[in-house]
Amino acid sequence: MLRSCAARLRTLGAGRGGARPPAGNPGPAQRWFSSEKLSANDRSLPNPSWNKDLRLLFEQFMKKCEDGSWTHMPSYSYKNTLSTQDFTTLIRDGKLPNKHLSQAQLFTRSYEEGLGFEYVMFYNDAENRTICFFQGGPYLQGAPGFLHGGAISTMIDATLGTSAMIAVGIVMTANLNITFKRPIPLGSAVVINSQVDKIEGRKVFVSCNVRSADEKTVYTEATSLFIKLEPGKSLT
Ligand SMILES: CCCCCCCC(=O)SCCNC(=O)CCNC(=O)[C@H](O)C(C)(C)COP(=O)(O)OP(=O)(O)OC[C@H]1O[C@@H](n2cnc3c(N)ncnc32)[C@H](O)[C@@H]1OP(=O)(O)O
Repeated sequence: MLRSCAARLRTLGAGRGGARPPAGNPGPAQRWFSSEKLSANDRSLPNPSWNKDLRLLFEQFMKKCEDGSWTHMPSYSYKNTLSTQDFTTLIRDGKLPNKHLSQAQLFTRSYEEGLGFEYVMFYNDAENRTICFFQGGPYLQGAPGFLHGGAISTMIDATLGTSAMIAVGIVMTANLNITFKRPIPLGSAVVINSQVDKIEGRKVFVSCNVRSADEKTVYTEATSLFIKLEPGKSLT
């Protein structure tokens, strides 16, 4: 039932123009929503490893999607989540400098179900906000019983990057500042609430906080700068 609901929401997302990218630039969000052939592999839908909090948050936000204020973002494990083709058009000689590309996977989707990053994102077009519900599995341990800081940073980067990409198109992280205030227990569901604060030319300033599912504990805070890639400019 949830799967069919997600499919319906994808259709709605495509119909209303998704994230409203700049004119003439279809933007990654629209491509995600129109990737019907990939939807059977959507990793952002509940699986047996999700705990009660993660399921509840997912269901709450799927309901919020019904009036169009929030949109569910599908997510896939393989390389084309951020279209390789789109990315190469932004690189001077049109070639990615990596012979391992055929084996590449999105880092956050490269673990088996329940062991690593379990998450789902939703975005709110009117408020320039992206929210991520995240449950870190046992392979993401840092201090015993708690999430590794690198794993937390990864999900923050992914959420902030998604916010920035929805706002302006393909970006890369230039700067990421993180304050770890409380450790996050392994296996608990947390809420990463991000927003675009300011856009200045190619610079997108975004920020977020990470809270417990009941919102009572603030675990982490972050600010970041993303740069919209300039076509034809070499990155290497
Ligand atoms: C959906 C999935 C989301 C996934 C999110 C994950 C994203 C990632 O992890 S990306 C990986 C980590 N990031 C990287 O590897 C990027 C490495 N850095 C780079 O390639 C380049 O520095 C890059 C692309 C960020 C910017 O390069 P370039 O396009 O040449 O920009 P450049 O002309 O130098 O700078 C543009 C503006 O930004 C400013 N700027 C650039 N970097 C910084 C910085 N670190 N701090 C402050 N300002 C900066 C410049 O000063 C300049 O400002 P102005 O226009 O006012 O003069």
